[in-house]
Amino acid sequence: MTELTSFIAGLPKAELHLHHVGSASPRIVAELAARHEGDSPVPADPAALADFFAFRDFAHFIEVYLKVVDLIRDDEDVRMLTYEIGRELARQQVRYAELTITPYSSVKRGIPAPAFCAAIEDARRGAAADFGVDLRWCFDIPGEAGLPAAEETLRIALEEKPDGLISFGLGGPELGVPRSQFKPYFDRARAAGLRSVPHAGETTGPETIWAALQDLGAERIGHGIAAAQDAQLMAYLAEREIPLEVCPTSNVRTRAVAGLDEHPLATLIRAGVPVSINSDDPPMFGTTLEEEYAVAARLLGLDAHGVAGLARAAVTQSFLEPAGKAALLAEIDEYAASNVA
Ligand SMILES: O=c1[nH]cnc2c1ncn2[C@@H]1O[C@H](CO)[C@@H](O)[C@H]1O
Repeated sequence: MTELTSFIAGLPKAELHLHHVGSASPRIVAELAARHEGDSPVPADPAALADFFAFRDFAHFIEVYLKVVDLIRDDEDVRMLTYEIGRELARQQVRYAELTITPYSSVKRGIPAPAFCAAIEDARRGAAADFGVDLRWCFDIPGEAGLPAAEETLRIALEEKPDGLISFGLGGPELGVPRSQFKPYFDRARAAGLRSVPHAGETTGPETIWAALQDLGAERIGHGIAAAQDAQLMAYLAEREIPLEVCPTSNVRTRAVAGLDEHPLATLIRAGVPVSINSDDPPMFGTTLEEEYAVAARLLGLDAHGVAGLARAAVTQSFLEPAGKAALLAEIDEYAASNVA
């Protein structure tokens, strides 16, 4: 392990773009597949999962993702998955994470919304007590399921209102799924005090990001890497300090970019766009948040101070309360002061 990777390993972090089902580790997926032996194409052998998590393109990634969603059959599966995500985050010194959860996909598969929300809240309390990880929820609309999914996601958000719920998002494919159709749902979610964090500019161009800003009141953008194609958009994001939740390896594994050396992260940083570094669906992309920090350090030529700056940026851009932000920023600074030669 190099000096920088060991510095990253111990660095207190925050993660802002992490998907619930996408974070199911090979062990958890194998355990869920074994629970539902025989009626799932998902391999119950963790070693076979690496091949299963190889994607021809983004559409194929979503297809595989939904096969793993099918493994989540009851509230006990939800509770176990969510609690284990807390364990994995603590292993990486993540103190605070905003987890993107898609209640529609599980409720549609027969898990009642109240039981779903009780399970994630049990896990949130357990992760805080057992692992010292503060989990919050973003409820997102699976875009491919369109307006019925938007309606149901908003209804669950407003009627169940789990304690950890802080934001409202939009995931899934962007191609053929215009952001503008979801404006009424984002208007109502924002009116109820939820923060707006839709995906945009992951697999389509800057126009999708403009739409997320203008139609959905986006306060942060999921991915948003297409902003690098539009200097005016980057200037707009920089001036208004609207952050992008960048997930470098995800973009390579879903074929959104050809390779890490073609990733626009450095262009975005040079233009002054606020950026956080995230892992998105780490087991599916064969990565971890620690690894994403190492990738960003390589792409941006960062030393330990620069890497500590990545952690500070994620905390600053988070929806954590001011006192929590101040405490976590102080912890990061203390760690950097004690561990940077
Ligand atoms: O990188 C991603 N981009 C867009 N959607 C994603 C990504 N990772 C996971 N999801 C999830 O895919 C589902 C589609 O129905 C949604 O639940 C979304 O949260």
